[in-house]
Amino acid sequence: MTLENLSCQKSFGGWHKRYRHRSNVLGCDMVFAVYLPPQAEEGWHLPVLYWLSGLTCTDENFMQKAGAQRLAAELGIVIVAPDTSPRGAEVAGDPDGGWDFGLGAGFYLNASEQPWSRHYRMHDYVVHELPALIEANFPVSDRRGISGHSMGGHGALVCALRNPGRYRSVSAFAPISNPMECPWGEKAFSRYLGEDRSRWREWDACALLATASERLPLLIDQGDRDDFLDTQLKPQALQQAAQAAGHPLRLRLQPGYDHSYYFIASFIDDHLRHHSEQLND
Ligand SMILES: N[C@@H](CCC(=O)N[C@@H](CSC=O)C(=O)NCC(=O)O)C(=O)O
Repeated sequence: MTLENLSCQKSFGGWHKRYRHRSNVLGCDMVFAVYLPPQAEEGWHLPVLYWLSGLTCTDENFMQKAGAQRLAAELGIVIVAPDTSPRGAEVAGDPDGGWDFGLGAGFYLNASEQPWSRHYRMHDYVVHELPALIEANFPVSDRRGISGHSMGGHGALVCALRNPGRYRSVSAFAPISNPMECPWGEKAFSRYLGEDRSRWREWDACALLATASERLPLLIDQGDRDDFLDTQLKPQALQQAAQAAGHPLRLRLQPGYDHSYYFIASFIDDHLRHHSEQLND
């Protein structure tokens, strides 16, 4: 598969690069960003952290705002940031014009309903197709971690919970904890997956925790001044599900922080260290 390099900037001794490629899974061209720390030029096979962004984002938000490159360079972690949905002229968006469904809002699931099922298969893209591409073209190992924010925080939890053995580490910032029970999730799931709510359980982190066969420790940070906390995010649902399942969860409520990348930048180092410990274990 051909990778077209779109840009390249030196950062903390390593390189931030953006690429376009054809995705067979999504049936469209996709752009992703990769941060390659300095160790990538020394022939090492480095671990990779996949970052899943939230609603309205592209590959650019995290790389420009989170400030992850300094510590990733020190720890020798490659970071890959995909887009948040399929894109392009051939891909349908939200017919109602909303920002919380369709383009920029793929929810990291495989849609089963028409017309979404043709392109909206972000789970298979981020779990299988993109890592295969990364592992074939960059000096990386198969030691994978996954993290993300909001829609992407939930996506990271679901990708790890659905694919035991595929990731060594997982964390999330302000995840949509229980999408089956919040407006963002109900809107997306009813359209992507249909009205039968029993089928939504396969894509909901709280439901998946109950039956998980692997118990990767979860690190979650949540700001207590987040405008979406009580209506959309509901971390207590995740806490209850983890407790009921005996799943290790460290949920940190961070006083004064909101939903923005100012919050993510404040705690990204803790998450990178959490991933580094398990990726290098
Ligand atoms: N429509 C609003 C708010 C959109 C928003 O807050 N998006 C978050 C993720 S929300 C959950 O998935 C985000 O990460 N935004 C990008 C950023 O760089 O902050 C709007 O767009 O104004």
